[in-house]
Amino acid sequence: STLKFVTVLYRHGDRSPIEIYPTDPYKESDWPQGFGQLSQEGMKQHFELGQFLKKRYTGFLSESYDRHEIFIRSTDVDRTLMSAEANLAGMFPPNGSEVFNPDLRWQPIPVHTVPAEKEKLLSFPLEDCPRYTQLMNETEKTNIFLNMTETYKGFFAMVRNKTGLEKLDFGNIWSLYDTLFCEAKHGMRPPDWVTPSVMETLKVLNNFVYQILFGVYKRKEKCRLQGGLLLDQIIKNLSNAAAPDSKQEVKIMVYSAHDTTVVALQEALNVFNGLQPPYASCHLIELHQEENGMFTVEMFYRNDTNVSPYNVSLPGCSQRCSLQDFVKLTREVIPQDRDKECQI
Ligand SMILES: CCCNC(=O)[C@H](O)[C@@H](O)C(=O)O
Repeated sequence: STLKFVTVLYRHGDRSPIEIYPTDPYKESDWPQGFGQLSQEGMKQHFELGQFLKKRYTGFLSESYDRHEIFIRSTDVDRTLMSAEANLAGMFPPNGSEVFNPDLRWQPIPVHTVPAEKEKLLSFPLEDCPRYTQLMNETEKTNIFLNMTETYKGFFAMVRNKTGLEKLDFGNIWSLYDTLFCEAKHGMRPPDWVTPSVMETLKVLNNFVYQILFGVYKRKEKCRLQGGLLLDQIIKNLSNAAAPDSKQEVKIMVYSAHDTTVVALQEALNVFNGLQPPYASCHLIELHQEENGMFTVEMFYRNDTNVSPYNVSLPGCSQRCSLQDFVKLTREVIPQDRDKECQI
């Protein structure tokens, strides 16, 4: 078979926390670039991912950077823009004739974006959809959600007391976990109340938040209003690449985004593993043409740099899924008229 087109979606690299909690011993000034910024660890993670992609697609992409072959789009957020730049530094170090400064093994490559308030492809959950808000309110009335709230009632009370967070619920527990995770990752000793077991419980609650965003209750409808928008665009690109007189020159489309973007897409594909995607984790969608001329879609998820990317197959389809079946099996999460579906 021949590889014809690749879509890459990745989460940005390691960053500083987005915010702190009232009793946090660490402040924004403890972070070299302040809150929400890509760290040097994050830059390295994406440089490595870029090198991985270069190797994986040797023979598919030209040896040197060719602007007709690749298109990169990022959300308009420093950490994703910078992740894409670090990624490209790993993917396309200039060879001979491309070197413009002998002391610099780097060449500029465009990273496209749209203003945050206009971003509808790579930022999820989109907050412009009253029906989605209603679905999230309904989710909070499901037994699963009520059981989680009841089970962890005491834990939430303890954490509220220790953090000084008046309001602490599934709406913001993910942020507390994130802050503690970032601080621990960067060698900042946590307060004594943050024991390994407390961290483990926070991790479970954090993952539950990612699970309910686009799943657990009315997954298909939530996905039609959210990740289905991205999947729709990806399928359009696949179909264009597979068209007989295809005018599509781009061979690889790269999206630089967030953990929630990866989850939104994977829930739409019904392949989400229920865990917050790690830094620089990467979902790959490859379009192949078989000897018999048929087009097939193959997917992989790289969430651990120590092992090869995992095969990911659409439920109801094989690892090499015909494009026809891929389109048919995902149709129910592609919005037909999202504006109408969002109205309540
Ligand atoms: C309000 C902050 C939301 N969080 C983000 O934007 C982060 O980039 C998050 O999506 C991530 O992938 O770390």
